[in-house]
This record gives sequence, structure tokens and C-alpha cells, in this order.
Amino acid sequence: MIRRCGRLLHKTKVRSHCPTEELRDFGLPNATWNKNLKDLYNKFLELSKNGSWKRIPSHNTIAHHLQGIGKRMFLRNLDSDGLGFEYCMFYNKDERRMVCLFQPGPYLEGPPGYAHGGCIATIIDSTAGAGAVYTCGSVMTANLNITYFKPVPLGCTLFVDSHVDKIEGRKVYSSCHIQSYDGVILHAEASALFIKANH
Ligand SMILES: CCCCC/C=C\C/C=C\C/C=C\C/C=C\CCCC(=O)SCCNC(=O)CCNC(=O)[C@H](O)C(C)(C)COP(=O)(O)OP(=O)(O)OC[C@H]1O[C@@H](n2cnc3c(N)ncnc32)[C@H](O)[C@@H]1OP(=O)(O)O
Repeated sequence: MIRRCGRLLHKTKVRSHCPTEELRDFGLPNATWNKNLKDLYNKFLELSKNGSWKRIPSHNTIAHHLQGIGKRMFLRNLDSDGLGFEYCMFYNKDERRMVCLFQPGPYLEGPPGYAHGGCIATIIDSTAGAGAVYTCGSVMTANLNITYFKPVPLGCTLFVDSHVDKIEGRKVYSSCHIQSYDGVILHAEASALFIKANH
């Protein structure tokens, strides 16, 4: 056991988030990003210049977005770049669209050489969920339906495009498409229902 930031931690791979750790924005390019991911990122940075799109900062705990202390966010729970969920998001308020530029790393393997369907579900939930959060505040996922069309090769670049379609009271209906970076392959599509926090 070791003591770190006032918490007892087992000397295993499980690590707690330490609020005094240097704040790092994981939604910025790093050395593991492939060319297609960097190109898409630069394209959306360019689109952000007139204010229509906004880059969403991404830290390893939601506590950096909200007040309070949190654990490691599922998508940012590896200590090395490039192995798991490598991604950044951009939001367009007028279009109620959140897009995610995503490069699945080798630790996300399901079928040999391809991404696990659960990690595809995760990136859809997180992208559409973040879109719902940025459109209308805190939400929980109540329903997520996914159709998988084509397997996703590990290390490729994906364009995840989500849209808030309808808001009815506390219910937020969204849709999402996962395409190859160039839009040629439709890998999956999804619909989701988020429920706004009851406060
Ligand atoms: C968590 C976000 C925090 C904010 C962060 C801010 C910034 C961060 C930046 C980036 C964001 C990063 C991440 C993106 C955020 C989220 C993505 C991940 C989200 C998750 O990973 S989240 C975990 C998995 N998720 C659960 O763990 C939910 C378990 N569940 C429940 O906690 C309750 O079940 C709940 C809350 C869903 C509802 O409970 P409740 O008591 O509040 O409301 P109630 O049941 O009354 O339903 C109200 C009306 O919704 C209808 N309704 C409800 N459920 C339905 C269903 N399934 N199908 C059809 N209709 C449904 C009812 O029929 C009624 O409809 P009506 O009003 O017409 O009668």
C-alpha cells in the first residue's frame, strides 16, 4: 500500500485521481495521434475560428469540469497515451452537434485487430452524452441503441457525429453516426435517450 494525496492506494494498476495533479487537457494532440486524426483536428480548429465550433477540453476526471473530487473517467483511465481512447471533441451550439475525433488504441481490441463493440458504445455514449450535457445540462443515459455495420480497425481515425434531435421535458433524444475519418465507411449508427437531472 502507498499513501498518495491522502488516500491509501493498492500498488496495482488501479490509481485514484489526485486533485493536486497537474491539470492536463487530453483533448490536445500528442505524439501517438496519426495523421488523419491530426488533419481532422486541424480542420475543426479552423472551423472554430469564427466561433461556430468550440473545442471541448478533456481532463481525466469530470471533477475538473464540475466542482468536487472525482475518480478517473473511464475514457481517460490509462496512464500512457495512445493505448486506449485517444480522442477530442468539438461542439456546435447552433446545430446542437457534438463531434468526436477518435483513434481506438490497441487495448480496445475485441475481434483480433478490431475495436471491441463496447468501446464503440462508450465513445457514442460519451459523444452524444456530452452533446446533451452541453445543450441542456447534466444528463444520465437511459437508453442507447446501436447498429454495427462494419468493424473498426484498431488505430484508425473515426469521425463520431452526434446530434440532439428533440427535447421533450426532461427527455433528450439524440442520434449518432460513426464514420471513417473521410466519411467513406459508415461503421455504426445509434439513437440515445438521455434524461436531464431532476433538479
Ligand atoms: C454525468 C454528466 C455530468 C455533467 C458533466 C458536465 C461536463 C462534462 C463534460 C463532458 C461530458 C462527459 C461525459 C458525457 C456525459 C454523459 C455520458 C455518460 C453517461 C453515463 O454513462 S450515465 C450512466 C449509465 N446510466 C445510468 O446509470 C442510468 C440509470 N438510470 C437512472 O438513473 C434513472 O432511471 C434515470 C435518471 C435515467 C431516470 O430516472 P428518474 O427517476 O430521474 O426519472 P423517471 O424514471 O421519472 O423518468 C423520467 C422520464 O423519462 C422516461 N424514461 C426514463 N427511462 C427511460 C427509458 N429507459 N426509456 C424510455 N423512457 C424512459 C420516463 O418514462 C419518464 O417519462 P415521463 O416524464 O413522460 O413519464
